[in-house]
Order: sequence, then structure tokens, then C-alpha cells
Amino acid sequence: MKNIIKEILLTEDQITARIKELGRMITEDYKGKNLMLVGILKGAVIFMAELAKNIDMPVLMDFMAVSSYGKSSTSTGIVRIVKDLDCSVEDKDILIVEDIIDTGLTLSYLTDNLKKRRAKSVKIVTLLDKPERRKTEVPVDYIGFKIPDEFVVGYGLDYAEQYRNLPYVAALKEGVYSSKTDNVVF
Ligand SMILES: O=P(O)(O)OC[C@H]1O[C@H](OP(=O)(O)OP(=O)(O)O)[C@H](O)[C@@H]1O
Ligand code: HPA
Ligand SMILES: [Mg+2]
Repeated sequence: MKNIIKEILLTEDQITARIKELGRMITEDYKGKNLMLVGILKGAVIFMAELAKNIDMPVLMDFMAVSSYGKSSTSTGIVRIVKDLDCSVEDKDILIVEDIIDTGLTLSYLTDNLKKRRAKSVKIVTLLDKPERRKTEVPVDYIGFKIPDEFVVGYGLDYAEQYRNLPYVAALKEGVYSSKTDNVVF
């Protein structure tokens, strides 16, 4: 498994400590509010589970799945809802939980979509942010870590659907991911 990995960017301890801090901030900011976490499948699953355990108040948890990347490592810009929420967002304070913001296209679409459904508020928490790759401005309220423009795996993030279960975040070796075509090489 490790032969595709160039470098560990964030260790499990670093990630755990940062998620505890994010949990404390969110608990403070959402006191007395009707907080609903909306995890974006599949990448956000591990981060969402860890974050929810560190929020010290009642929360609702729901999930959406959108399709934007497929097997390419770059976004097509076309976002399609593959699995919608089970709960209504009306009058709820929504916190979208993402593993990574890259071009921003997925989150830009999702925030607009949830606001149109009359959520009381819509904010974003992401474990990772790759600001160099942004194609559209998205206001991000909580950021775990800013990372350089490298294709990363682990802690929920995949390369061709694999490596999501690594307990750390690592950059892929050159050649596994082709920066020329911006595609993963099989
Ligand atoms: O800012 P963007 O350029 O839109 O990219 C970020 C999105 O892309 C990845 O999801 P992916 O489509 O790979 O699905 P997955 O979570 O199931 O891996 C990631 O988990 C984010 O949801
Ligand atoms: O660096 C990344 N790794 C995995 N999935 C992603 N989706 C956007 N950026 C990435
Ligand atoms: Mg993916």
C-alpha cells in the first residue's frame, strides 16, 4: 500500500488534535442553535465521524452524495446529486462537512442548493483546503489544514476509490498521478 505514497503530509496525531480544536469552536459558535451536520459522501465520512464526537451538544447528522470527479483527478464542473438528504433543512443551521476543497465547484453548488431549501444558515467545515486550485470563490468558515497543490489520499480521501482508510493524509508519488493530463494513471 505504501509504494504509492511520496510523503505523509499530516499525521494521525496532528489531525486528531486539530479536529478537537474545530469541535470546540463549533460547540461554542452553535450554542442554542439547531445544528445539522451534512456530510458529503464518501470522502467526508471519516472526518465527519471524528468531528461529531468532538461537538459537545445535540446534533443532527445527514449525508448527501454528489458526483463531480469520477475517475479523473480534476473536476468537470458538473455536479449531480446522487443521494439526497433524508431530513428537511428548513429552519436548521446547516454545517456542510467536507474532506477537501479543491476547485470549490462542488461546495459552491451545494451551498446554493441548500440555501434555496430555506436552511436558516449554511456554513462549511473542511478538513483540507487547497487554495491554489480554486476556480470559484467559496466562503469557508472552518478549515482544518491548508495544503499545497498535490493529490492527496487518506483520512477519507481516495485515489481511484482506494486508500480512504489510511489514518493519515499523504501525497501520491509522481507518476501515480499525472500532472500533465491531471488524471490518475491506472
Ligand atoms: O472543490 P472540488 O474541486 O469540487 O473538489 C472537492 C470534492 O471532490 C472530492 O469528491 P469526489 O467527487 O472525489 O467524491 P468522493 O468524496 O466520493 O471521493 C472531494 O471529496 C470533494 O467533495
Ligand atoms: O487531492 C485530492 N485527493 C483526493 N480527492 C480529491 N478531490 C479533490 N482533490 C483531491
Ligand atoms: Mg474522490
